[in-house]
Amino acid sequence: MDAFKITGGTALKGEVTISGAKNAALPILMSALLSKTPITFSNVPKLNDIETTIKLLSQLGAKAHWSGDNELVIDASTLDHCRASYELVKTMRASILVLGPLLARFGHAEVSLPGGCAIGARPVNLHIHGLKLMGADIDVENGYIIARNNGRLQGATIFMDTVSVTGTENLMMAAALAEGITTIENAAREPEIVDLAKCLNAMGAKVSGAGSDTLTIEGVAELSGTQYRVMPDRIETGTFLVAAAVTQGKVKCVNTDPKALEAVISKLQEAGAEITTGVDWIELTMNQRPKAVNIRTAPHPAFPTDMQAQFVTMNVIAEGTATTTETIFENRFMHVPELQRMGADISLEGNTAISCGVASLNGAQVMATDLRASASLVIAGLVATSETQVDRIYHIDRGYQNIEDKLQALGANITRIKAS
Ligand SMILES: CC(=O)N[C@H]1[C@@H](OP(=O)(O)OP(=O)(O)OC[C@H]2O[C@@H](n3ccc(=O)[nH]c3=O)[C@H](O)[C@@H]2O)O[C@H](CO)[C@@H](O)[C@@H]1O
Ligand SMILES: C=C(OP(=O)(O)O)C(=O)O
Repeated sequence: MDAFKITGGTALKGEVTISGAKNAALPILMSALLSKTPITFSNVPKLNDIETTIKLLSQLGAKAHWSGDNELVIDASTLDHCRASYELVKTMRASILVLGPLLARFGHAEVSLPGGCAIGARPVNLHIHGLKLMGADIDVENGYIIARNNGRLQGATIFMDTVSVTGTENLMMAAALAEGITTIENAAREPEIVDLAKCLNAMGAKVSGAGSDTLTIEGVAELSGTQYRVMPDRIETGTFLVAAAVTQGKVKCVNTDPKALEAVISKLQEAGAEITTGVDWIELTMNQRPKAVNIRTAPHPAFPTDMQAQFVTMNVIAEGTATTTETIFENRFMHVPELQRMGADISLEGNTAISCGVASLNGAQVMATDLRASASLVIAGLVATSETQVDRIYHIDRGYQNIEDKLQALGANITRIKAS
């Protein structure tokens, strides 16, 4: 397994181009299953999760090919399978996003249950509940969700007990081809939901209310090909901004969207960063040791759980004490023991991490356990006084395009050690 070697101590400086958003691209690429004609997607990030998505769509009979650097064409006219296998679903939970589109288009879908993952149990009961309200007959057999319906799904009023991002996305896609009107109450409001709604509408769907907690989807009989550009990755952006803040550097993120990062920008300002923004860029300058900031994760527009680990790293080297409370996932603090090994003064009490900032971290060999935990350890390595080795970086390759190249261009001393 590949690892990163990082020698800390350099302030990051320069400009970094942000890639398309993983968490927008995944549902958007799955939405191609709803169309009988090809769709061209641009600003698609080159990530392991995108390669897994391409394999999954191919397993279902669709054709996908890169037509440019970050441009992907998907033709689902040839779809002839409706089973998403355990082998693929276990490597990427977002594979569950084929359930709604397959059911809507074929009246039949078999999708492996994703099971738990490192950050929490992550059940999919809300996806299943919503589809049942739309008339689907759903059972779980031998680890697979087996879903069937006769004719078109029927529009329904669905109240989501918990705000779920991919749950909302699955139901939106199913409702796009259903008969009648579907209302999703307590829907997720993340920018990626808005991006999916825009893509579906470009294909001929009638989705309104995206960005609010009530979505209305008027089903249409058919969706067709279009061209769609995926939104910039707000979490990649936030990760580079924290890396710049922690190393007391000056970094401009371009091809991004400041409006999608309000909670993150506000916390960075509270930590002492100077931030300027334009329509599609954010520049951060940090001229002091960061001040510790209290964080509480919650669904958008509150502070995103996908930025929690990176902010924990900032807090452990910041001036002062802080609490970081995780309210979305029950096990998303696996970076904490690794940061302790680097000299962090941090403890856990239930779903809260309490940190007392230390002046510097020591380099160490640490293990990445999930995507954002990996990012937090890389950031810790950038500020540590000696060499850090981050093992198991396959997690980071799921969600960050060329992270070491982008960091090197900003002056970081980071190299990939290839597994022999
Ligand atoms: C591919 C993608 O977009 N992934 C993101 C998505 O994950 P994902 O969509 O899987 O996360 P959810 O929003 O569904 O999860 C939120 C909470 O709801 C719970 N839940 C969810 C569904 C369900 O049927 N039952 C249930 O109880 C989950 O266990 C969790 O505690 O949103 C998360 C929360 O912003 C982000 O961290 C992930 O990066
Ligand atoms: C948790 C994440 O992704 P996924 O839902 O794909 O596991 C993430 O992007 O931080």
